[in-house]
Amino acid sequence: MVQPVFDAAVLSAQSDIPSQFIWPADESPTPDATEELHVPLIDIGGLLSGDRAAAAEVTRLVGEACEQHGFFQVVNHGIDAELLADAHRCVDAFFTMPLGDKQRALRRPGESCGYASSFTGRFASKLPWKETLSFRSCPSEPVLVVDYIVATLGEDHRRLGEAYARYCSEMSRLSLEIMEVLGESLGVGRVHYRRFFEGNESIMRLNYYPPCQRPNETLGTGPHCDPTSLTILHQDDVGGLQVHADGRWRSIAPRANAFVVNIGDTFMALSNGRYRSCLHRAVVNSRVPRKSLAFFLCPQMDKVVAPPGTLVDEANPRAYPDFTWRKLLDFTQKHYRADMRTLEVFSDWVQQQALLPTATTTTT
Ligand SMILES: C=C1C[C@]23C[C@H]1CC[C@H]2[C@]1(C)CCC[C@@](C)(C(=O)O)[C@H]1[C@@H]3C(=O)O
Ligand SMILES: O=C(O)CCC(=O)C(=O)O
Ligand SMILES: [Fe+2]
Repeated sequence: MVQPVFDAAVLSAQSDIPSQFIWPADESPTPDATEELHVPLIDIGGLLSGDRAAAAEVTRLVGEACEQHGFFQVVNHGIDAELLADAHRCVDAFFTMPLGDKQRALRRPGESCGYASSFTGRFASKLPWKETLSFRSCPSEPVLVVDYIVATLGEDHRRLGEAYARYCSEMSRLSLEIMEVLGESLGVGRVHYRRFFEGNESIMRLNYYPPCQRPNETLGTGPHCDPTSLTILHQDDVGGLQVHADGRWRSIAPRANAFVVNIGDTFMALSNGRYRSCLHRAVVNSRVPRKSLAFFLCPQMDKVVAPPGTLVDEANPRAYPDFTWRKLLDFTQKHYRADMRTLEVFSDWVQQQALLPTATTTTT
């Protein structure tokens, strides 16, 4: 069956919403009824300036948050305010283009990059009320972002490409600083995870949530844990990010000068389950569009994901099998819609694959 193509500009003008966007009652949001989750605010600049007392306190706070819900916020991050403002302006400029122009970058089936409008053709139900533009970013390939944006959207979008090339480079720098803090808090030292992610092959995702006339019947992004390693997210001032903690949905209030950081499934495996990749979602509203910029730190595709030996012992046996990020990414793009059980289902899948007889070629 050919999936309908949804145009947010058309959808928002109707009184009802298509049934494919309506989520079951037990998952549908009550966006106004959630209390705030107070997560630690980490002064990352102060931390790395060498103040040992402050460093010990921050390391403790980050460790506590990551053992509970995996979310914290960073301030004094050194990201230029004008670059951040430009990144948000570019999101508005892209997503307010006509659908046909956006579809020049249409995500191809099985790929993680490109433009997706409510995942037409990808999922048949529980469609998220959002549009996204995702692209890869690698510190070792400084022209990757610009080349991709110009090749898919055209020369007149070079400025967007250049703005996001700078943004992703800054995100990669901040990610490695955060990896130092995580390594310290896990007792494996500041360089262990920093070195693991130095050659990262990360994903930048722009989320655009148009206003919805039935905000309590749909979701902007469904309940999930990020399959990636670390997410550095900047939400605009509208609000809508919710984390499932202490058995209920709690909102994380927007802070213009802060980035929301959360552990993903891959880092949960790298910490042998010590740090939690947590369930979260995004709700929409009936009044204004909402935007969020999500930088997903990912290892090189074929690096083996395994925890350091110091985190594995008799009391803490291996929680997950060895795997590569390429295999987990493929799993989420071709076989399984990432949700709150992705790593568990993926681990079983990997172990079953290992039991399959290897394909034997017979020569006749
Ligand atoms: C590796 C990824 C897959 C998704 C984008 C990144 C990290 C988060 C994942 C996602 C947002 C989790 C919820 C479901 C999903 C399909 C979505 O709503 O976009 C996921 C992304 C994806 O598979 O495109
Ligand atoms: O938009 C948000 O606040 C959250 C989006 C998210 O969780 C994601 O893209 O993985
Ligand atoms: Fe997420």
